[in-house]
Amino acid sequence: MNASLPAREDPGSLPHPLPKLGVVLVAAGRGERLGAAEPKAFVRLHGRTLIEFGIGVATSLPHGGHLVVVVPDSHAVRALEIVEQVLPEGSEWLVSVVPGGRERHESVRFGLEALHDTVEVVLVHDAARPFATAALFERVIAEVRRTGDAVVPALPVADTLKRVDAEGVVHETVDRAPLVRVQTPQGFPRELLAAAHADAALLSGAEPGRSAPTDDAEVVQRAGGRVRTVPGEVRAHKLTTPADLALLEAIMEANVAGIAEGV
Ligand SMILES: Nc1ccn([C@@H]2O[C@H](COP(=O)(O)OP(=O)(O)OP(=O)(O)O)[C@@H](O)[C@H]2O)c(=O)n1
Ligand SMILES: C[C@](O)(CO)[C@H](O)COP(=O)(O)O
Repeated sequence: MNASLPAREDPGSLPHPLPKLGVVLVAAGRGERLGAAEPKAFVRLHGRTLIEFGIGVATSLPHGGHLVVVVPDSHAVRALEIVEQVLPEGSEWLVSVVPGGRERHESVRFGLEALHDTVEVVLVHDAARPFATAALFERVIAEVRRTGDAVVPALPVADTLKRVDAEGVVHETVDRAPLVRVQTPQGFPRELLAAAHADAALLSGAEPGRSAPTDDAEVVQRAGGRVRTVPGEVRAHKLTTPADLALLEAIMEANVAGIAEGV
């Protein structure tokens, strides 16, 4: 394990074989929509912080890899303590903690920059989705390796969709058949994602009618890359507002992965 800040390798502690899989766990958001006293990734569900769940699932993946946990500067020491607690003795995972940026895409870039040189496939995962399963991680990794494309977990849209104006007046019903809701972990060939994130123009919402990308798949798509989907999971729900807390606690209490897994 490497639990330094910023990530620095102690060659004596590098796992063997050297990591080919990288996971960037983005946990540096403030959680303004949740309105908690702590940054969102440090909020607890039944006594465990969100970040603990994310570190736990990533480092449960077989064959090891390099996990980079991106946190607010103010919580770096706390994050290192959590890594020490969660990582089993003898784990094949190299784990680093690095400080995040003001925007999500900046945090992702800092995480990518900290990845070990040998990483070939990278997953970017929101700490705010604590119950994504190892099976979902594996599904995404397998599809990236099979296709060489970017891969995102997706769920169908269950509700009727309407386009409304600023006053909330409905103008039309939108065909939902070609629409999906996407989640994390999102997977990429490392070079594809790193090159896209290095191009500042792709990250800007400055052009008229173009907002800043809200996920990494869109950054890659703007760079001309192909993005595929695999089935997502209902239980990989994101903690965004206080209402999501109740939903996630219910998922945790039910502990019925078989039922809660999506399509
Ligand atoms: N500057 C940021 C912003 C977001 N994130 C991470 O990106 C994930 C998804 O972001 P979101 O749910 O929007 O989190 P927040 O930015 O914390 O939420 P809010 O917009 O309500 O403040 C979260 O795990 C969050 O910690 C991050 O690492 N760095
Ligand atoms: C990355 C993401 O979780 C994929 O669904 C989502 O785009 C984050 O969006 P947010 O508006 O920053 O919460």
